Order: sequence, then C-alpha cells, then structure tokens
Amino acid sequence: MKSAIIGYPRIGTNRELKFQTEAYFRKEKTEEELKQVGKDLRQKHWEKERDARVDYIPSNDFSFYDQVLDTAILLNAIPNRYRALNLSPLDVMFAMARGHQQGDKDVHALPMKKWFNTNYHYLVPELSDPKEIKLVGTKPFDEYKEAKVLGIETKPVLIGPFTFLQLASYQEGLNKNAFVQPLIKAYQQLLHQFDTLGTEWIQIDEPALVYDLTEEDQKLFTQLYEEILRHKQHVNVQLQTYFGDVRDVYQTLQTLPFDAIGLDVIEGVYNIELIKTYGFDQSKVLFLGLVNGKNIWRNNYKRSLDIINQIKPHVGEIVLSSSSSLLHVPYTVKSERHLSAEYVRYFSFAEEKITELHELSQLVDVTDVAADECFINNQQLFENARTEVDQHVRERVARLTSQDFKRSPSLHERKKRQQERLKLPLLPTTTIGSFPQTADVKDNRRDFKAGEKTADAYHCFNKDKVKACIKWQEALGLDVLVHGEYERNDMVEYFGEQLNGFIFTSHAWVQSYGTRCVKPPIVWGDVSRRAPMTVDYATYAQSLTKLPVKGMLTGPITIFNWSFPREDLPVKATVAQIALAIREEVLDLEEAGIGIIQIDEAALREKLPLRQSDWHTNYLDWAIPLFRLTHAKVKPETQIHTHMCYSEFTDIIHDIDAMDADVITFESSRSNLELLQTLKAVDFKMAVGPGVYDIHSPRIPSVPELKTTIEYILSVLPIENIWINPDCGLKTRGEKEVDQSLKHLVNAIQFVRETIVYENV
Ligand SMILES: Nc1nc2c(c(=O)[nH]1)N[C@@H](CNc1ccc(C(=O)N[C@@H](CCC(=O)N[C@@H](CCC(=O)N[C@@H](CCC(=O)O)C(=O)O)C(=O)O)C(=O)O)cc1)CN2
Ligand code: MET
Ligand SMILES: [Zn+2]
Repeated sequence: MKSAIIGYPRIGTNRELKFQTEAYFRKEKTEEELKQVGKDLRQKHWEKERDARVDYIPSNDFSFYDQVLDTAILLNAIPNRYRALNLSPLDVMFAMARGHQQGDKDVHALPMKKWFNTNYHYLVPELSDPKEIKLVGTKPFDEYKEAKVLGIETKPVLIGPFTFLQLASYQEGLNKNAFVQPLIKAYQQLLHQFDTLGTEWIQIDEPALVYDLTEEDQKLFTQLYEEILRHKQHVNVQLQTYFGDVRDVYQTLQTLPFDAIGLDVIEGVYNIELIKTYGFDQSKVLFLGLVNGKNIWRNNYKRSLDIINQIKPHVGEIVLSSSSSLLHVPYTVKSERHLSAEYVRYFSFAEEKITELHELSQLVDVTDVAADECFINNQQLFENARTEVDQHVRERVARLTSQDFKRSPSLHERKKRQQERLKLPLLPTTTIGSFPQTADVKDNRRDFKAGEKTADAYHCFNKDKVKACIKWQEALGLDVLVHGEYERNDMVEYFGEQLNGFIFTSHAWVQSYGTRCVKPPIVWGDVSRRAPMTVDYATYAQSLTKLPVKGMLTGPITIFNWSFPREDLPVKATVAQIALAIREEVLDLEEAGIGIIQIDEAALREKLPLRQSDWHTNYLDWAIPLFRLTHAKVKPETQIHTHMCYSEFTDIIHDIDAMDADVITFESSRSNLELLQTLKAVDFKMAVGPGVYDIHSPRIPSVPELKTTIEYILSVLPIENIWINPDCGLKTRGEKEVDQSLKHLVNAIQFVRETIVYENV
C-alpha cells in the first residue's frame, strides 16, 4: 500500500519562519532573505517526507501567513484598498493579513476566523467583484516546479472552490452565486496548467463538506465540480476532506469524476459506515485518513489494521493518509530532550507520523502481522493502561450535585451588590488581561527555565513589571486594572504547567495564526490542583492600587480545548477535573480579597461540533454547566467576568447566557460588531464589553473611530450594561502601540461620558 499526507507544518522546527518573518516586519530582513527562508524550509520538508518514503508528497502546503489568504490572492480577490497601497505583492499579502498604517495610508486587516474546529486561524477572503475573480497567481505552479528541480514529484494542494465560497465574505448585495462561474473558470485553468506541467496528481481540499449541507449547498458543490472536471485531461484529481464525515455528499462524491477521494476516519468515524453501506467506486482511489493529524499520540496499529480490513472489501485501491494536514501537530519528539523516555515513546508528532504511515503501509502487506517486530513494539504501548487513576479526584467529580452548578442569587440581585462594592463609573473601561510580552519578559523566563536565574530573581523581575503595569494603567485612567500576565508564557500552558496530570514540552510549537504559535500542554492523567496558581501575583497587584484589579484565570473548557487531550477518558470527565481545580483557585482568589475574577473561555466556540445536531448532546449540555461549576460558589458581591475571542455565538446565545457570569468581554472589531444586534434581540442580561478595537493588528485606532464605535454600541445596548475594552489581550503588541491605543480609548470614552452627561442635563 502507498502512503500520503495532506500537508506538513511550515513554521520550522525552531520556528525559523516566525522569527525571520517578524524580523522582516521590523525591516531587519529583506524580502529576498525572507523568501530564501521559505524556500529552504520547503526543501527541508519535501526531503524529509521523501526520506520517510511518503508516496504522495504535498506542495503548496507552505505559506508565509495563511493558505486561505494565498488562495484569495491566487484568484485575484484583493480588495482595492490593499492594491492602492502600491506595495510589493509580498507586502500586499501582509497588509491584508495585518493591516497597514504608514503616513496617510491606513487600512484594516481582513477579519480572521477559526479554521473549522482547530486553533488555527484563517483570513476571511472578501469578494466584491465577480469580474475580478480569475487565476492570476503562480504560487502552486512555482512550488511544484521548485520541488521538481529537486527531483521530487509533488501533489500540489489547493483549497477547493466550494470551501472558498463558504468561507468568504461578500459585499452587500452579492452572494456566492455571483462568483460561481469565474471560480469554475479559474479552477479549470488551474487543472489545465498542471496538465501542461505534467503534474501527476493534485489535491483539492474541501473540508467545508463535513458541515451540515443544505440542498442548495449540495447543488452548488455538484455544479462546481461537474463543470471544473468536464474538460479534465491528464492530471489526476483527489478530492480531500477532513475534520468529519461527508454524509450529505457521500454518494455525489462517488458519481463525480474524481480520481481519488480522501476521507477522515478519525473525526469522521461515520465515513466507515458510509463506505460499508454505499460501497466505493472501484475506479477511484481511497485516501484513508487514519493517522490522526490533530493529536499527538502514537497510532494504534492494531486498530488501524482493523479499520483497513473492514474497508478493504468495499474499495479498489487504498492509500494510507493522515486524517488532516499535519499543520496542527508539532514537528518532532526528537526536540523534546527534557521529557522522560517513558512519556516520549507514546508521542508521535509530524515527523513520527510520516514514519507511522510508512510502517502501516508495509504492515498491511505482511502475512503474519502478529509476528512482526514493528507491530509487536507498537502493541506494547497499548497493552497496559498507561496511567494511574487519581481516585480522590474521580470521587470528587462523582460527588458533585446540582447545587454545585447553580449560582445564586440572580444576576439582577448580584449586580446591585457588586455595584455597591465596586462603585464603578458608567461605561467602565478595562483590558482583557495580558500586557505586552516584550523581549525582556521572555528573556527573563528563558533565563529562569535554563537555570541561569533563580526563582526569586525571576519573580522579582515579574513583580517589577506588574508594578509598572499598574502605574501605567492608573496613568492611562482605566477603571478596572489587570496585573498584566507577565508570569505566563501562555494562558493555557501556564496552567498546564501547574496542574497535576498535565505534561508539557519544550519545543512542540503549533502555528495558531501568522507568526504566532502555541505549545499546547498534554493531558496525561487525572487532573488536580497542587497549590494556588495565581493568588500571589493577583494579591500583589491589588496591594499596589485602590482601583479593583481583576484576578485572571483560564476556564476549564479552554484549558482542555487548547491542550492535546488524552483519548482514554471521555472529554467531559477531564474537563470536570479541570473545572474543580479552577473552582479551588476562584475561591482562593475571593478569599484573598480579589473582588473581580475573570475566567477566560476564549476557546468555547472552537470545539462546538461542526454538525448542529451534535451541539448540545456532545458539547454544550456539559460544557456550560462545567463553566458554572467554577464560579457557582462565590459570594454575590464577587463579580465574575468571562472573555471569548470569537464572537460567532449568535446561534448559541442562550447557552452563553446560561454561563451566568456577570460580565462578558468579546472580540468583535474584526466582525463589525455583528453580535450586538443578537444581544439586543434576545435581551441579553449579562453586562458586555464588545471589543472596540482589534488587537491582532499593529494598527492604532484613532479617537474618532473609537468614538464612532462606542456610540454605535450605545445605540444598540442599554448603557448600564456596557463595558469598554480592547477585543483581546495585549500580549502580542508592542508597548508603544498599546500606550497609544489605550490613550485613544480612554480619550474617546471621556468624551462620550461628557456628552452623555451634557445631554442628560
Ligand atoms: N493557547 C492559546 N491559543 C490561542 C491564544 C492564546 O493566547 N493561547 N490566543 C488566540 C490567538 N492565538 C495566539 C497564539 C499565540 C500567541 C502568542 O503570542 N504566542 C507567542 C508564544 C508565547 C509563548 O509561549 N512564549 C514562551 C516562549 C518564549 C520564546 O519565544 N522562547 C524562545 C527563547 C527565547 C528567545 O530568545 O526568544 C524559544 O523558545 O525559542 C514564553 O514566553 O516563555 C508567539 O508565537 O510568539 C498569541 C495569540 C487563539 N488561540
Ligand atoms: C486569547 S484570550 C486572551 C485572554 C487573556 N486573559 C489575555 O489577555 O491574554
Ligand atoms: Zn481573547
């Protein structure tokens, strides 16, 4: 059997691409130098895959920022405001990704959204003129040729037109339909050009097929591919899906003239049923995704061989594949020099996964598998239960009763008591928690972790930062302060490092967006709290000021969703354990006199099942109560905040309300505050802080634009329910940017407050 992968990570084993790109942003590297870094990385990856004997090696899976943005540019979907900047193509791309502000030029970045149910973010293409949509780029051809020169035949990867249309945004008055014909033409040309190049295979990714599809969606999909494939000649076309099953179009896929279909049988377990029930066109190749592209555990060869054997009778040729792109896992366990071998042998990152694929593809053809050394070694990992059980934690979870999940008194009553205690002004201003993680902050942590600095010196430095941060916020005139999160490498990893049951890595970076990466901790065993995790810094910060300082925690759903989960325990069981640990922390903060506690659930929306029928039963029905578990026992006068990064929760607004926090802040500036109308429509009760500017871009918002935003918010929601804040934490920004942006924010709010007072006289 042959093997394939859908895509490989691209940030570099040591995040070379991140560091070089950021250096380019700072103008310390030239365009040529940056392009060379990309070229070297591509070569390294192709050679690695070739040496691991991957039969179908992807190309065009590389990107300097994001593959959806690349696709938009390939198809000429570049809004005029970016063209008008008169920048080089590379800088136009970065302007679309990050915004651009220089002299009198000032454009926002495109909106950024979650890539399906992952922590990766893509830029939302903006479609405004069907006449403009055409194949203008050459990236897929260039990278194919680049590999060819190295003697490597690759399979170029493209995002398909159906997914592209589903993910794009449309100018008023336009919708998908207007863009169907130009897209068909562009993809026909793509195929034709690959024919000319003699390319053997291309892979067209259509992950949007795993959503619930309406009849109209299904028609659109069929129409697109009937036309695109009508004049297909030499190049073989593989239609690739991932992150779920394709129940709505399974039979359509069989009848369309694809040469291969790629199905994920990890998240899309139901695909196995579909194959067994409806069969599989024998003239097509099945790319069978059974090495998990999103988790980091070794593949269980016995289970994989079982799946292959179940499917084999129904299918012609099978190629073994990853279940998704390997973009979502780190590079290699070889970089983990500090983790004990006892752990490491259970892990498989991208490099190990391509080896697993090769081993599996060999094992399929072995007659006596049970006697095969490679198989035996693999099975040893799965024979004995891996972890000990923490009986104490399991009992605590089992003993929870409905009272543990219910906060009283009512929100309305709490609001009065909290206002008596906090005495906040109208339209209170605050920030989301983190302040810039400048080089000195990171160096301090690096020195400490490398053993070059004592714990005392490490914390001393951080406390000085906290002190300066409090003074800074007081000078700015903010109302509710934060300590700045200087002691945290990341809002999830920090807690992972301190909780029993988690292990953490030193180099296992995964791209989150652009040059930003995360190092998700790994859930190894049962989770519990060893000791208070945040109380020291919180009380220290509060001791420096009379203004309230928010205690800052990450919620259990987000800690879980941004970790690599264990697979031997139901998800909700692990989340319940984390929730108990966070509850202890919440109560300790309250006990220490912290009056406002923020429990971030930035990732709540992310793992909402892709199919609506699963939303409640598989997720919200336990996730929302487990959030309440963390704060249900606090006093009425303790104010609970939560924060969410991605505000697409119109559909689940009642579930958000049921979290029963007192205040929620959320990202909204890149999505034009669309959520506000929903909040108004459902008479949302919690106080809300809709982010008034986008912190993911270095662009500084002006006072007039902030005023306009605030006035708009005031026109929709009741004034006594509104908080004013940026849309997320400030850790990725520079100090100067933050200072200016927050000055503008305070300036704008002072003006608005004065006009309101004036109008009310
Ligand atoms: N887990 C998670 N997911 C999230 C978010 C988030 O905050 N956390 N936010 C949303 C947006 N995504 C984001 C993801 C990453 C970052 C981010 O800033 N990441 C940092 C890394 C943060 C970190 O863990 N830093 C470490 C490591 C620092 C470091 O770079 N160390 C060097 C050595 C020091 C040096 O010389 O630079 C190294 O390891 O090589 C630390 O501070 O300790 C980055 O990519 O730059 C921001 C937003 C959605 N998903
Ligand atoms: C990604 S959500 C971030 C929340 C966190 N408190 C911060 O400000 O960084
Ligand atoms: Zn956020």
